[in-house]
This record gives sequence, C-alpha cells and structure tokens, in this order.
Amino acid sequence: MQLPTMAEDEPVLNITTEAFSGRSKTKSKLNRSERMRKNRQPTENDTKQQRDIKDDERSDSKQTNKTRKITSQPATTGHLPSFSSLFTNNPDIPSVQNIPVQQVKEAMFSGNRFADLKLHPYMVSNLEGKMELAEMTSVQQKAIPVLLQGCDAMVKSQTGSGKTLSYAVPLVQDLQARTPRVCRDHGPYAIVIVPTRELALQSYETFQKLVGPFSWIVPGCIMGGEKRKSEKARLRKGINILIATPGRLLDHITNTKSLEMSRVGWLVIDEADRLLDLGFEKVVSQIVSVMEETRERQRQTVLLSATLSAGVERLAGMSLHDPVRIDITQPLSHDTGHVTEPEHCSDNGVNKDSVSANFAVPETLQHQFVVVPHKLRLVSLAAFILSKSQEHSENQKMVVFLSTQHSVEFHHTILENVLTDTDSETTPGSGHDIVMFKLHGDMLQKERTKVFQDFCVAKSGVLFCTDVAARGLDLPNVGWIVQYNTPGTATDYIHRVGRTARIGSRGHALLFLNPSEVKYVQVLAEYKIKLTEMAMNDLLKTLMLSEAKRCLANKQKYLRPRTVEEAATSLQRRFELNVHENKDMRSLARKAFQSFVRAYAAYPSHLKSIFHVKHLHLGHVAKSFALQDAPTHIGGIVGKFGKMDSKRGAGQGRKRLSTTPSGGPPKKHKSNVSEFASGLDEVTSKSLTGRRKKQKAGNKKMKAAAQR
Ligand SMILES: Nc1ncnc2c1ncn2[C@@H]1O[C@H](COP(=O)(O)OP(=O)(O)OP(=O)(O)O)[C@@H](O)[C@H]1O
Repeated sequence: MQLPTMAEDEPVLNITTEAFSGRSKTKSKLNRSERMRKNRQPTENDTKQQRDIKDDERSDSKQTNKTRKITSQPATTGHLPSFSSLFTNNPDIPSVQNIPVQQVKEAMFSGNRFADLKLHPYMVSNLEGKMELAEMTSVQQKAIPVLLQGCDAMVKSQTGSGKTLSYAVPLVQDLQARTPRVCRDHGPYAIVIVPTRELALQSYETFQKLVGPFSWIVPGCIMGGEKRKSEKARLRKGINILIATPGRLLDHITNTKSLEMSRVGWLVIDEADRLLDLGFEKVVSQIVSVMEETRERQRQTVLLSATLSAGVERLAGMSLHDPVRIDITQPLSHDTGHVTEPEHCSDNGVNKDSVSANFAVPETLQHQFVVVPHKLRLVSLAAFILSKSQEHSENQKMVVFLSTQHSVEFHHTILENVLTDTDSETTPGSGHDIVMFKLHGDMLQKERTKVFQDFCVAKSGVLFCTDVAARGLDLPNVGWIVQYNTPGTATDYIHRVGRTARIGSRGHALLFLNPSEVKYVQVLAEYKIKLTEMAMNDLLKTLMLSEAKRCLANKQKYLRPRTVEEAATSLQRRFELNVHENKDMRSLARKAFQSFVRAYAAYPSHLKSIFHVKHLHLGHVAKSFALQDAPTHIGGIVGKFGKMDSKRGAGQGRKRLSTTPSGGPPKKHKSNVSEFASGLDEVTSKSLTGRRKKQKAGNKKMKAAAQR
C-alpha cells in the first residue's frame, strides 16, 4: 500500500485561516465550563505567549476571508508557532502478506432449550419467558448439567457466549432447592469473584433477574470504590450470593465480623486467567485459604474465561477436585493434570504454550488492521470515528481502547472538543452529533458506574477506555472495537474485541498499527486470528466530506478541501490549536504522550522485537498527541492517570519501569493492582511506599531509553 506523500518542498496549503478565522470558531475547549472560562478577557495570569497568540489570531482573522494561500513555505500561522507537514518524512507502509488462518470455530447455540434440563419450572419460565432466552448456548448446554451434578469445572468458551448463565443457572437452581430453605441471615452460600467493578455490577444484575421467582435468595455486590460502611451494613443484613472484586472481598473477610463464610459452598472465579495471574493470585489465594479454614461442606469451584489455559487452576492454591474441562471446541473431559510450563517464547514473539490453547473468537466478528504512521494517527482515528458516526446501522456504538488513563482523558477531550457539535450555539452544524464517553480506573466510582450505565443504554456513541472495559462487559449494540494501542498479549486482544459480536451478532474490530509493528498481524495469525487490511487512505478520504460539511456550516464554502491531504491537515491544525491554546489541554497532551511512551516500553519481552521504544520517532508520536514538540521528560509521571489499567501496563510493564538501577529483579508496583485493587490498596499501601522510591530510579532509566 502506498502512503500518500508530498515532497518536503512541495507547496503546503495554508488553510489555517479557514479553520481558525474568528474567535467564535477558535475557542479551544476542555469542556463547556472551561469554554466559558476561556471567553473572559486575558488576565495577568495569561502567559505572554498566549497573549501573543491571541493578538496574532486577531490580526490573522482580518485577512481570513480574502484568500486561501498556497505557499511553498512551511505552513506558519498566526496561531501555531510552527506546523510540520503531516504527509512528509513518514515511514513507508510495508505490504502485509495475506496469512492463511484456520480460525477455531465454536457453535454459539446448542439447539436445546432450558426446559430440556432438570430445572425448577419457575426457573425455566423465568429464563424462557421473562428473559426471553429461547435456546441454550453451547456452553450453557455443556456446563449446566455438569455443575448441577456438583462437579468442579473449568469453562472455556468464546466471548459473548453466555458463560455467566452457565454458572448462574445451576447455582440458583442449587440454592432454591436447599432444605432447610436458604435464609438471608445465613450469609453467603456462593462467592463470585470478578476482576472489575463494572463486571461485578453486571453479574449482580444477572443474578437479580435469575432469583426473581425465588425471592428468599438474596444476591449482593461489594466492590472497591464503594463505601465500606454501607457494604458492612448490607453484609450484616445478609447476602446469599456475594459478587465481589477480590481486594474488597478480602478486606471484608478480614475486617467485617458479620461476614460468615462457613456456608460458602460455591466459589466462582469469572475471568479466572485474569484473576489468577500476577497481581491477583495472592489476594485470591488468601480468600481461598480463609474459605478452606472455615468451610463446613464440600466446596464446588468453577473457573471461567474465554482464554482459560491449562494449569491456571493450580494457581492460588485452588486445588479443584477432579475438575471437568468444558471447552466448546473439544469433547468434555476430566482434567488430565497437565500443568502448563512457564512461558516460553518463540523467535517471532509468539508464546507457543498459549497458542496450543486454541482460543476461539466469534465467527461473526471481522478483524481488520490499518497501518498508520504516527503523525497521521490522530486524524486517522478522527476520520474513522466520523465515518462510522455517519452510518446508520443497528450496532452504532464504538469502543476505543487506549493504553493509559491519561491517553483516554486526552483523546476523549480533544475529539469531543474538535469533532462534536458542542459549539452549535455559535456555529450550528459545524460539528458532529457524536456522544463521547470515557472509562478508566482513576475515575470516581460514581462516575464510572454512571458512564457504564449510560453507555449501555445509549443508542450511539464512542467509549474511550483502558483495559478496565476489556473483560466480561456486555455492552449492547457495539458494532466496532478500535484498538488504537495494540494490546500486550493475544488474550487481551481476544477479550477487547469480544465486546462486540456477542451472542451471534455481527461485529467489527480495527487494530491500529505503526509501520514498524505490522509483524503483529503474524503474531495474531499464530493465535488463529485472521485480520484483513483497511487502507489508511480510504479512511482519511472520509475527512473530505466532513471537512467540507464544516466549511459549509461556517459559510466558508470556498475553503473546502480539495485533497485528502488538505482535509487531514486542516483537521490536524485544529487539534494542534486546541492543545496549543489551552494550558490544561497542553498539560493533558504531554501527560498522555509521556504515559503512552512509558506504556510502549512496557510490552512483554516476547513482543519487544515488534514493540520497542527505540522504534518510536518521538517527534512523530508527539504529533499524534497534537503537540508540536515531544516533551523531553518521559518518566516523571506516576500520579493521577499515570496508571495503565492494563495487565501489560499494570503488570509486566510496571515491573520493567521499576527495574532497579543495578539491573536487579524488577519490583512490583502499586499499579499492579491499580484498577482491580478495589480495597486492597489500604491493605498493601505501606509496602508500596518503598516501591515508589525504587520506581523513581526506574523512571530515570526509562527517560534515557525513550530519548534514544
Ligand atoms: N441462551 C441465551 N440466549 C440468548 N442470549 C443469551 C443467552 N445466554 C446469555 N445470553 C446473553 O448473551 C450476552 C452475553 O452473555 P455473557 O456476558 O454471559 O457472555 P460471556 O461468555 O460471559 O462473555 P465474556 O467472555 O465476554 O465475559 C448477555 O447479554 C446475555 O444476556
């Protein structure tokens, strides 16, 4: 594929004035209130530079309506100190071979009904009537009978295949049949551990629906970020099915006397591979050992995930009893006792042990990738969002995964500022009617819950998020998953894309790759994931229309872009101005840039040949954050939003950043548990102080690496 290029000395269209001609159209925005604040007269706090920019802007606007200049000079403007061309000095886009891939297939539905199983008639009428589930999925058909027999089980099936009901139905069936009857002040009979708060809420809602006909069974949910005091009160009143995030559960087990664990007969670990990996294994193992000490009856344990690999049950002292392995791609089997060896990697960066696990992805999901040089990333993302927002399909929503919290904040803010119609009082129709959401681990719990619920019910919209939304979330009508930053592992890829194409519906996934990263397509092919290429040019073409629409709305028809380059350049200028004009935006862009580079340095070692910080051209990366220069200080942000929310960022990545100057073994960092800690923070906070000091030393090293 050929990148559209212009020679360095070719005329660069100076279209700055069309984009920023009047004050009403030049308002940089952080949000609406910020805009209002910015409308004030300059104060003594305004920097000289800002005043100069505004002065320049005013003088420039006088010329605006006269001509559109085409200049052979680098495009300088009254607004931006400089503007480097988007289309020069970019690396070539390599052509990617079509790799034949035999995808692992799983049938979604079983052809059987819930009525075919030995379930309470009210349970069946609830499932088939109220919940309108006519047919069992394959995993439900296989797992429910096994769990009704009281077996331990390890359940693996593709994302969006109904695993929640595959354990929830037999669990409720068991509890409703107990004699004497389950009573709320008996406390928990079942513990369900999930990695994130949103998933806890979602699973809780599923149980609420299921226990409808059995009102004496009380489900409840406890999770980090909520008030402990009110949770304690609820635990005292009694919860029979307790859904929890691990840190907060351990906190209550340790500190809440009324939490009686002796009756717990079910332990369900959803997203078990995530929960039992580094960072959570210790917490889960502490929970398991308390359950072992206090149990009065045989416990039934169920582990589930779309990417469950052999040996995971040996972690955290789980000691499952002759577990049945339920894998929809395989016949039912009892565990062979095979334990996966520690991770071994082949030369091309593929972990062969995991590859042998053969993870299925939904057949109705189409995977694509687009190769975009860094300078063009932001406009390409914007172009993609704009193009999809104009389509009127049923699955209108989009989820965009980013590597860090700062990056989520930045992209959400700048794209909302520049693309949407929030300016419509002054320039109606100049923006687009796109609702943007954000979700990451550093948001207040109240805000997180609201965003999650609002996005679930929204008809359309774009959710920018970290990997906090990658696992288990059932977000209705999501048509596109965009991975703007490549995930650290193929399992992360599978879970992220699994937020679409659920329960047999159609879905699409788009992965952004840098030209130096195209080998990642091969890595995914080894995991039986087939991606086809989307041409960057096709993507950018859509900007012609949106920019033209904008010019028309601004009564600047004569400034309509004539080429893709002009359209992209015009948009990039607006991004850069938005950042340049506003101190808060500048600061956010820098932090996002820095955290991106740090996250980039945190890819697991077996992917370093593809994703290495030394492959990054920091000046070009800066452009993708609408910055005119790369901030020099990379390693210095640890605080708010510095976390990555992801396994890569929070796990291996942090380890690397925390590497001691002596080159000794990497130390764990607080953000190992940043997102999912859910109350664990307090338990471990003391031990973290020392780690932070060590991390500072690691940051210095990082800075040096990033500047190479
Ligand atoms: N038998 C069924 N028929 C129709 N829809 C179903 C059925 N069972 C579950 N669903 C719906 O399918 C969706 C996905 O279910 P669920 O979230 O349990 O999937 P999952 O396999 O756990 O996905 P993930 O691996 O991403 O966590 C939910 O909206 C659920 O209500």
